[in-house]
Amino acid sequence: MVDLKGLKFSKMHGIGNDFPIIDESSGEVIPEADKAEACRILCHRHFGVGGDGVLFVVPSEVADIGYRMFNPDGSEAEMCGNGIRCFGDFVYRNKIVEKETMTVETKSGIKTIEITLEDGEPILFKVNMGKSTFKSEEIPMIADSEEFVDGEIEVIDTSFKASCVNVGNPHVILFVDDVDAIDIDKYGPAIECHEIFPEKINVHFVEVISKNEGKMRTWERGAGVTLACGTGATSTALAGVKLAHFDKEILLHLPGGDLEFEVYEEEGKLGAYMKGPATLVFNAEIQ
Ligand SMILES: N[C@@H](CCC[C@H](N)C(=O)O)C(=O)O
Repeated sequence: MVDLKGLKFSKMHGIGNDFPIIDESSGEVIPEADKAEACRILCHRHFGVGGDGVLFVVPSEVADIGYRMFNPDGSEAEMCGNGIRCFGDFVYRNKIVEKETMTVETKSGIKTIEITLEDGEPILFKVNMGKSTFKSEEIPMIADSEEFVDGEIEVIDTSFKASCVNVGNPHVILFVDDVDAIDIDKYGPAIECHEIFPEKINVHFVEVISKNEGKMRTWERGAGVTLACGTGATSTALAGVKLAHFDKEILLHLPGGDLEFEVYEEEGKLGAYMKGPATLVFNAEIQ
């Protein structure tokens, strides 16, 4: 078993999506070969710290700072939306990046975080989540249409209307009439591991409240049910605009809190700004 004795980290959450965060900006703290196992141990809710993933601050040659994210099953994700706000708070407060607007290198390209301060304290984080793709081969998924938007997915004993979008990581959005009535433990894992998704997928059930408001619940790839998913909420905003369910300014209610979105179009592709908070829970050192 990996020895984590002496490991310093902070525990943070972004509207209930929670993460230990580890500073590797001035050198590796957990050897690469041990990272997956360390993340499984740290994220365990009974035998570890508990978390929906682990965030790492790493150096970057092309941006102010670099960002990595691992799921509780040890797999590395390309991007994490709630995590990047926590990351922004962590690097600003710890003076790793002393800028209110910073660029961050992720596995899905460079993102920009703008921090709003109140009395010198970071209170709100606006992230340009970048451009998305709806192309089936870029989700990736097995489909005979170029895009899978408002298509039909058959799972267990039912079929759902589904739209797939990649915002750096893959998401399927299922618009339903009553989001609270969905048995997420039954359908979430079955859709996550559906044979049409070779790299698995993050699953979101969404109810449209109005042109500017929606409510969603999530089953995350590599994590299961979470209280919020920032890239999933971004994908929901984008799929909702594409299907004309939403206008371009949207408030989404997630089990752990709310996120705001502004959708834009650039070079024929939809992108979005996400706005929300980040919270430090505690700083710790493993004894
Ligand atoms: N919680 C996240 C997404 C984390 C990664 C995801 N489980 C994946 O495997 O793609 C968020 O807030 O975006």
